[in-house]
Amino acid sequence: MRQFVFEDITSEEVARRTGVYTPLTDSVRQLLDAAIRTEVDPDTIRAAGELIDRATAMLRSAQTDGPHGVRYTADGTGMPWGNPAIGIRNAIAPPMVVTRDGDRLVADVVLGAAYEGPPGLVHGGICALLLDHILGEAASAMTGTLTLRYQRATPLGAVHLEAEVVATAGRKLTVRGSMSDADGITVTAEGIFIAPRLTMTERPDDREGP
Ligand SMILES: CCCCCCCC(=O)SCCNC(=O)CCNC(=O)[C@H](O)C(C)(C)COP(=O)(O)OP(=O)(O)OC[C@H]1O[C@@H](n2cnc3c(N)ncnc32)[C@H](O)[C@@H]1OP(=O)(O)O
Repeated sequence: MRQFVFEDITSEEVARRTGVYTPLTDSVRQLLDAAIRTEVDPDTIRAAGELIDRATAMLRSAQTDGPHGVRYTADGTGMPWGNPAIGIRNAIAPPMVVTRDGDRLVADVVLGAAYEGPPGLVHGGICALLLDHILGEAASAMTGTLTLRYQRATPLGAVHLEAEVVATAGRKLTVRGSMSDADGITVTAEGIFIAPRLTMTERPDDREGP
């Protein structure tokens, strides 16, 4: 199995790469939204598709064999850049920026047209994705069991997420969290997360194939 991967680069190099990839991902995110909402004529859609295919071919002219992987630098900086919740190279990610507030992790995210399930409302699987991620990050562990209660529908727009470890028993952590909008909680979550026996540090040369 592919493991967490150590990458021997400086924080300056991490910042440089972040500066290169973030605008590209923002552009792709705009493209996703435009593709959903455009009402231009079919010829314009075909022409846009050809331009996008050319851009895709440019990017594919040099690429990794498999997924990005979860990379870490010597000072512990994480680069989970392909992650669908927080990845700076993944346009599917809103992206969610997770910060610490005391014992809790918190995040504020704006969910637009790409996350719609029922009309005007956030898809339940997207709520699960974001809650799974923030609870998992609070635990720094793998999701074992995740239980969600959709208390009321979440309108598209600004949402707030929280997660906090409430109990630890060996490698087993119980984490609670929620998603809310301006009117209060829409989804509550409780999960059992299991810390892996082995956490990281393959050298790039030791990497298994995808
Ligand atoms: C920074 C990180 C951010 C990432 C956030 C994103 C989180 C994710 O999406 S992770 C991906 C989704 N999750 C998965 O794919 C997990 C798949 N399952 C697995 O890999 C394993 O079954 C795993 C790791 C959960 C447990 O395996 P393993 O370490 O062998 O557990 P095991 O030794 O059998 O059991 C340890 C304890 O956990 C309990 N346990 C095991 N599996 C589960 C489970 N699924 N649910 C609840 N409890 C469990 C056992 O009962 C045992 O408890 P106790 O010590 O009280 O007897």
